[in-house]
Amino acid sequence: MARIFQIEKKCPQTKARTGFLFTRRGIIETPVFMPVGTQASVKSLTPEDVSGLGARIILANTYHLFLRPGHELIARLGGLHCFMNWPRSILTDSGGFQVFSLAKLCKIEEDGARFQSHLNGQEYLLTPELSMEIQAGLDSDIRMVLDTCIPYPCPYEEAKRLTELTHRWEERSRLAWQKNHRESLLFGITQGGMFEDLRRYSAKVITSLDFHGYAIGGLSVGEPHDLMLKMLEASIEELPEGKPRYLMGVGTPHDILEAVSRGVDMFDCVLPTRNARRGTLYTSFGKISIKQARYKDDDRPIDPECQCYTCRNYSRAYLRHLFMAGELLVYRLNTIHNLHFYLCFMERIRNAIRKGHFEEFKKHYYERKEEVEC
Ligand SMILES: CNc1nc2cc3c(=O)[nH]c(N)nc3c(CCc3ccccc3)c2[nH]1
Ligand SMILES: [Zn+2]
Repeated sequence: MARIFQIEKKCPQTKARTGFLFTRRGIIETPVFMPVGTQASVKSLTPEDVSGLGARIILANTYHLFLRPGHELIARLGGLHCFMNWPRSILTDSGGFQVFSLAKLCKIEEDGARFQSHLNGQEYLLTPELSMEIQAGLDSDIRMVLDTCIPYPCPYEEAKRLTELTHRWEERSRLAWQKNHRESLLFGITQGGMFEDLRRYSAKVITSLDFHGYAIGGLSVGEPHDLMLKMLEASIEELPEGKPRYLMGVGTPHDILEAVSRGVDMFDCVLPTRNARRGTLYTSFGKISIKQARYKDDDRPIDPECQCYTCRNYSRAYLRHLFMAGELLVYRLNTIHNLHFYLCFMERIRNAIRKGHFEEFKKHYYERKEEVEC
């Protein structure tokens, strides 16, 4: 498939690299963090907020939008970009993971994933062909093949069976995409559970199917941090160097740093937005929980080093008041801050790679007191 990724600079000591990803709707600098907009909205933010924070690509969910309001309705209204007024890039997941983690009575069959909607119990069969049809209706710029997400833990034989089923689904996804979705990009997803040999095998098979980019799936599913990194390394070794790698569902700033140094280019995680709504805020010296009594009369911003709209205009005391009073404004103010933190963090990573001092940047990050309450 056509080259849609350009590496600008590689780090001499690690596998970190910075570059550009080209989609139909714009250029994306990598390594990139992609805010999650599951139901066609990055919760509590307008598209102007999201774009103003520097995001150039967001994620949406095939599973959720298929069930509500339906991909045909969105297609009739001009596709997801028009529907949600977001003119930049959108990546849609195929629904495999959400069916597995959200739906009731999910049954994995040869033809697809049979499940009952978590909304009204109605039964559906999500096949590779249907997943690609939904993503076409949404008109997303980067589409994911339908895969099975292997649970953790999972016995070797079952992991092998699900990995091979995933390979068959990905081949069918690619064929369906070839029929009428050529204006978008298609990413494959490697599986293999927590077994190094299956990880290498899956990465080799998915590479041979030839995609625009490759996601490493089946991680960030509750496994220990070092196991995630070991499976990541085994997968990446078998993936083509010149194509983008997307580590699905990762992660904390720490995880992102470790994954970037192993050659990952794309990340998604609900942490910054979900933690914002829970009052957990990221700062340059660790996380703080704004609902704690110690912030009751604290007139400092969340993070004195932060230049975001929230830190320039509001105190911790005010944000704590809003949170305790259940005022909805705190969702937007906290989310602006946390997304700004993540997107700035990625910009600092890209700059450090460009300037050739990514290793020092990583060391400095760990030396700084982590998780201190301030
Ligand atoms: C939190 N951890 C996490 N691990 C994942 C593994 C997989 C995986 O093996 N296969 C697929 N298809 N998706 C995964 C996802 C969902 C990522 C996502 C969410 C929202 C929108 C778009 C994309 C994962 N998320
Ligand atoms: Zn801030």
